[in-house]
Amino acid sequence: MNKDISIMMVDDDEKTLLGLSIILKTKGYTKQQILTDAEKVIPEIITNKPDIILLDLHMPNVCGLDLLSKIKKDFPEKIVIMITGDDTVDVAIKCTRLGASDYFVKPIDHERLFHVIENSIEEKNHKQELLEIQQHLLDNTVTQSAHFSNILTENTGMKKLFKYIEAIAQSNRPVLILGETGTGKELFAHAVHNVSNSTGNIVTVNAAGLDDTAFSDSLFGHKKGAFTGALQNREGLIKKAKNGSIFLDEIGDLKPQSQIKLLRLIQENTYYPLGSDISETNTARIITATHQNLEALISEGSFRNDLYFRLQIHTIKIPPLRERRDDIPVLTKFFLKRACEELGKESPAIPNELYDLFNNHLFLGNVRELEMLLYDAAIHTTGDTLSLDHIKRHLALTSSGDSAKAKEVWGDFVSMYELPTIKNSTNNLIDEALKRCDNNQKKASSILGITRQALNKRLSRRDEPSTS
Ligand SMILES: Nc1ncnc2c1ncn2[C@@H]1O[C@H](COP(=O)(O)OP(=O)(O)OP(=O)(O)O)[C@@H](O)[C@H]1O
Repeated sequence: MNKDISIMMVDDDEKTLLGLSIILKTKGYTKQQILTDAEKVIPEIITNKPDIILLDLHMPNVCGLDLLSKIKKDFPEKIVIMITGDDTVDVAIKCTRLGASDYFVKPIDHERLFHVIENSIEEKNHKQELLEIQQHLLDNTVTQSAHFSNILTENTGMKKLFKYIEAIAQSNRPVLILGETGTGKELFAHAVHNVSNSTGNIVTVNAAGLDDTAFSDSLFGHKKGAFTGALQNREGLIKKAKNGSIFLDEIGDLKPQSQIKLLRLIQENTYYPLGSDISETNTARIITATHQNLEALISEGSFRNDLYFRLQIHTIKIPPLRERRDDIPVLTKFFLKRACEELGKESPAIPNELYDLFNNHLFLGNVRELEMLLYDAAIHTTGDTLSLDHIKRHLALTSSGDSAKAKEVWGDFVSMYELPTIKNSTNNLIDEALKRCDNNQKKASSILGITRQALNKRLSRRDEPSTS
């Protein structure tokens, strides 16, 4: 937590002020200003620019509520916490309505005060960051496109993600990358790291299969003798990622104890190597990724809600390949060319039929599946045109799995609150089929399992009112 903030304390009772000052100093808040004269508050805010003002409600000459209202009007960004001897709901409500962040009754509960100060600062920083991100997103152009050159895409949604990554580049908060397996989460993690222009390296830790000791040891390191077999000091990966990024992949598999340690690391920004009682400071940005649904894991009790809350502040959700089919041609050409170069072959011509096949496939393995399919096809191609035999076999083999997944992807009628009408369903199906075939009605009718004439008839009838 940042203790570099400045706090102004205003009370006509000097004793209360001194007591508060000492308590806040013990917590590390050393930038303080004490005022017993409420009339000086406004000029002192202008001169000293405090972040937080602890304001007594009852002072001579000045009404605390009026002063609160004036501060919030002239300096809306200031955090004002009210302090009073009155324990009445009415006053508390008035204070919060006028913009006070909280309201304390004397004697002050110090622990709650620290908590409120930390939360208010956190909230203020978060709002400021969101404002900067929004500002950045208003401008549509990606300014550091070189950092995204490994992520091939023609898709507008993906390009918006690049823009978002640029917008959060300077934030030191964690970044969570979500996406099905093979969507490119690792590529995105590297892009997040590169765009931030940090001086350190990106270091990857795969949380899958790591028990808590292995996780702590990898991340935090240990001191010689910390456990049997710890024959010498070992530097943790967080230290190796100094001033860079630590990429925690498969975060959904993190064990409960490790989740607590990660939460503490994020909250305090410090950690203890195993066997050491001297804390170290983390300077690496934390990037996490998972293909799992963390909210579902929270519901079943295997993932901590408070950790998720911290991790998800900047979330990048990569769409599956089936939701950005406009990326298939560019990726296909790229992977085929790369495979042929590796195999020392000339790149074969790509038959149009290939895209028809791909456009009807769910690609549950996403980009990785496409990459492997093309590598395999390149191996088995002997002529000038890409052989589709292996691809067709793969698609046929996986299509039974696809149909089970299709239900999950496109929704189960049982879970629908309101069923679509038959007419709407038919129209939607036709639109989707036409979209997948670039409006080629012959191909669309074949996907839909009807003749071209039948498709035509349905198209011409689509705007007629339903009769039954
Ligand atoms: N948009 C893209 N452009 C070029 N290559 C890509 C793209 N997306 C993914 N790839 C490639 O696809 C493969 C899988 O990507 P990556 O390993 O980043 O996926 P992932 O989401 O981390 O998968 P997993 O969850 O299984 O770890 C890699 O070889 C990667 O280079």
